Amino acid sequence: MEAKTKISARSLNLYYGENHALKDISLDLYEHKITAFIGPSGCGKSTFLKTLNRMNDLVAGVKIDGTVLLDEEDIYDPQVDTTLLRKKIGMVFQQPNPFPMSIYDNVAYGPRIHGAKNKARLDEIVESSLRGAALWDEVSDRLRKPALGLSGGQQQRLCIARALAVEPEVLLMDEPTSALDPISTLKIEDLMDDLKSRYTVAIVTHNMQQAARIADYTAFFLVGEVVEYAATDELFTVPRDKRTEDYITGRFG
Ligand SMILES: Nc1ncnc2c1ncn2[C@@H]1O[C@H](COP(=O)(O)OP(=O)(O)OP(=O)(O)O)[C@@H](O)[C@H]1O
Repeated sequence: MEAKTKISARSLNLYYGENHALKDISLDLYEHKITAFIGPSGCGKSTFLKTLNRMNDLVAGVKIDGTVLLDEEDIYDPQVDTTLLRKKIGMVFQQPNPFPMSIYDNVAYGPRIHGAKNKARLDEIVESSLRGAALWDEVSDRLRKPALGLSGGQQQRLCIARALAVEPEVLLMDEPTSALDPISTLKIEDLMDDLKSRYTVAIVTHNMQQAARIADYTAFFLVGEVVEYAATDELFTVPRDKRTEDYITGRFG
């Protein structure tokens, strides 16, 4: 059965001043699937990821045209509340960035901003989010300790828990393991496989093996364009475009 489209970008162009960083991108993300964006440095992967929850709105001098639909609603409609949009479409960054507060308060932060006050309810959200991020067993006895005392890999899973706590529908991950050691990386890759049963996931990665291991679909970006977008197996075994083939066989980038 064809997977359901969750996010649909259509003829998306983005300019940083004179720099035409995304060129006419049309690409769908499917519900409960992991989609990876690969390509050489500077080709627009992160920029594209950030257009999906309007993080680029925060950059001065950006111009965007085209559409991005979330469940068929245009996220660039001026009526859209970007705080609510980013609650639905959460993001995890390259460097783990826990807030300088306790583990508990990191996870409770988003729900509190969105109005959750009840202690028992917050306890529940914190536990289920930490479980969802495969971190609960490691931190359940030290929830009141500073988050910055955790290892890098634990901090990144905490950031995932923090993103899950506001009950998103989509998770955007910008090179979430590039600052981590191989064991922490594997833990996050295993975790992503669990996450996709509940969320739609998009991940930017420099690491082609990682894309091949975890992603259902992969898009290959080159200087602001999507050269090829296909099921991951297909893209890595029978690339249709010579440029994709050159990239995945290590001939450039
Ligand atoms: N905030 C910004 N202001 C101006 N130009 C930017 C900004 N962010 C990115 N760019 C430019 O947009 C282009 C795409 O950058 P982007 O970071 O999206 O690429 P990338 O594929 O994610 O690269 P990397 O793999 O190195 O992170 C580059 O030319 C970059 O210099």
